[in-house]
Amino acid sequence: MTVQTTAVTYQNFINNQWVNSTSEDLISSLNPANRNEIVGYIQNSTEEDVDRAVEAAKKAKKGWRKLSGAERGNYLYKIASVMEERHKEIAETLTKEMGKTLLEAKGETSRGIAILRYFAGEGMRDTGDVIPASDSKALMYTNRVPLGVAGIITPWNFPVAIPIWKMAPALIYGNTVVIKPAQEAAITAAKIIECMEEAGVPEGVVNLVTGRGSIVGQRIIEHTGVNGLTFTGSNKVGKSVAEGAVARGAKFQLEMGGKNPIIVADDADLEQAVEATISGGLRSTGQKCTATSRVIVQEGIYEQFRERLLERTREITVGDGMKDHVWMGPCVNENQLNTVLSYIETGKEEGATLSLGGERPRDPELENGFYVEPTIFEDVNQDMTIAQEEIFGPVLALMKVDTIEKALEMANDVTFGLSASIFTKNIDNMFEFIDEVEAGLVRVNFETAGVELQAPFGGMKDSSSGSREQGTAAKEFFTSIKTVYVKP
Ligand SMILES: NC(=O)C1=CN([C@@H]2O[C@H](COP(=O)(O)OP(=O)(O)OC[C@H]3O[C@@H](n4cnc5c(N)ncnc54)[C@H](OP(=O)(O)O)[C@@H]3O)[C@@H](O)[C@H]2O)C=CC1
Ligand SMILES: O=C(O)CCC(=O)C(=O)O
Repeated sequence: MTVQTTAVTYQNFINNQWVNSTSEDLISSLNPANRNEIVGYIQNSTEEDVDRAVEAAKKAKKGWRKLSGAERGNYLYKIASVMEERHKEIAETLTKEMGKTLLEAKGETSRGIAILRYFAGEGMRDTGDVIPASDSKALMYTNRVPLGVAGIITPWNFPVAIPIWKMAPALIYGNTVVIKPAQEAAITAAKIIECMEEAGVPEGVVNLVTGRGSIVGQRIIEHTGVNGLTFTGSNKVGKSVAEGAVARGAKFQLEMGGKNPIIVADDADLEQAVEATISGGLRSTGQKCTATSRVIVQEGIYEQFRERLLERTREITVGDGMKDHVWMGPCVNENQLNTVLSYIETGKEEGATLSLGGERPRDPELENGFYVEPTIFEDVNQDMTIAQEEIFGPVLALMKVDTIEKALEMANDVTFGLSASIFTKNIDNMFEFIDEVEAGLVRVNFETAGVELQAPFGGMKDSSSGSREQGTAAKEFFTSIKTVYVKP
């Protein structure tokens, strides 16, 4: 039976109007903790809706760009304040829509607010340099100018943080925005946009179009009115964003998958390494691009580490993220659950030893949710699929090694290069790891997951397009440099 108690319909936001899609068709957003509960309805938008949003963003470009950085910053400060007032509602929506626990959702909402405030401050910082000209009477300087309209395509795993870490820098550097959030996170995105409306952001500066990636996302990629494309999600879609952008000469930025290793050296602090593995690998049900998925353990500590990891993982409570005692929520949707279960089957078929989990929980209370048990494989080797492909679920692959050199070699032997971590007290190991590991985010005695909003974030190899987001790096993508030469 389907429960439709308080399901609200969310519209697109175009030119500061909440409007239906021209399709007059809706998509229902289900609670992954209970597939019978509809969280709300979103618009199943068309190419025409995207065209209208881009037109609005184009019209708003000049007025927004002409404001001072401080004035744009004031809007971001106001959005942050409105979000703070609606913190509880936004966090609860996030949990109901994509399943992460309320504790994590609250943390992410606070992080969104902090990102807004960080970029608000950017409005008062320098936008260029003065460079000595060869002519002593001339003034030569650089100035950063906005790209124009930023097309933003976001995933469901960080429904608040990722849209904000793309929209906030886009806006502060003077761009206008058309955003297409993932269907599973579109209601949370609509609530963020409501905060922007309440903060008085001018007409056309931010536009939201919800619906299917293959229609709405694809139109954003192809639209010649969109000057820059920023994307986070799968490698498959990322590749089509890149191809579409190159085909029409638009600037683009991609953040994609990871297969992040944690190396546990013989001299590691055992408790810290176990806790970091659990938190980095299983929080958010393993649905982070920075999640730990390969645990490479030196043989001297392997048995102790394995035992403690199994013991602590058995204590994890799986269930509806809205409940206080629950540590791990469901997978985001049925597709994702099936993907995770099929990787678990492949792991078994290819000869890895399933040491924990691997099934859907038997608790009848959980039968309508997309749950899977936290899962640990041992005897995993480099050639196995579960050691190479991104699973995006609560699955850890334990690999035993004799030396740190071998551990490093294994850590680098994947196509991804997003995040990597080592637990050791040996300073030589630390620096060797920092120097040699192929990853954009390198952690020593920290978990692989979690990024700081004031620091550049991005990956190497197939994990990104080489660009970086957040912190001061965001400026590189959302602006172009004008070199100005003035002679009296
Ligand atoms: N790096 C990361 O942070 C993330 C990685 N992933 C990886 O991707 C896998 C699949 O997840 P999934 O949600 O399907 O990721 P996708 O890459 O499909 O989705 C990311 C965003 O792209 C949109 N999109 C989908 N197809 C197109 C298209 N043809 N053109 C333009 N935009 C499009 C999606 O829309 P919509 O879904 O609404 O149709 C969503 O907004 C996961 O298992 C995981 O491995 C997933 C999410 C985040
Ligand atoms: O680890 C984080 O906090 C962010 C990770 C991320 O960007 C992602 O999973 O898409």
